[in-house]
Amino acid sequence: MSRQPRLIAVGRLKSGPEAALFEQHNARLRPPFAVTEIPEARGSAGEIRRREGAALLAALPEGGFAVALDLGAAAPTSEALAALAERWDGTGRALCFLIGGAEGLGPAVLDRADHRLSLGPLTWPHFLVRGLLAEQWYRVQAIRAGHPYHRAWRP
Ligand SMILES: C[S@@+](CC[C@H](N)C(=O)[O-])C[C@H]1O[C@@H](n2cnc3c(N)ncnc32)[C@H](O)[C@@H]1O
Repeated sequence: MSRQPRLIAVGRLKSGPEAALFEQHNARLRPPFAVTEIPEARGSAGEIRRREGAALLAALPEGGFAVALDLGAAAPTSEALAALAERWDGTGRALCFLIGGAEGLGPAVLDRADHRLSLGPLTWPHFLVRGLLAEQWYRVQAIRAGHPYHRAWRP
């Protein structure tokens, strides 16, 4: 997991509890996420999804491996996510996670995505999703390294 993953997200995250949650976990990542923020768009819900989607796709590096955070997708276990991470590493492509805004990700982004990842069926605020993803990515690194941060025991 040597290449720096990217996090391309809608919205400007100001200082506060959500930013602190993200920073706390991102600082533990080796390497940490490089964050690109996309301004929130205006208009109808459909226009917002289209405009923000175009900006998200424009921020994707050419050939980037796009993982769209999509609550309608399948939610893996942390161990399954670690296995996916290994597979994604093997592609040699720049790994980019895409997080939508309040109106969600539009079809252009979902169609372009190489993988659609859910963190579970609950809808989370997009600024909180950054922290949740950073924690899970740290957990994935711990699973892959055999680090005791992740305790796999289940009853
Ligand atoms: C407030 S949610 C958008 C809700 C929108 N109605 C939808 O269905 O996508 C903002 C963004 O956070 C991310 N998100 C929220 N909950 C999520 C979950 N459970 N799993 C994965 N991503 C999630 C998605 O990228 C989403 O576009």
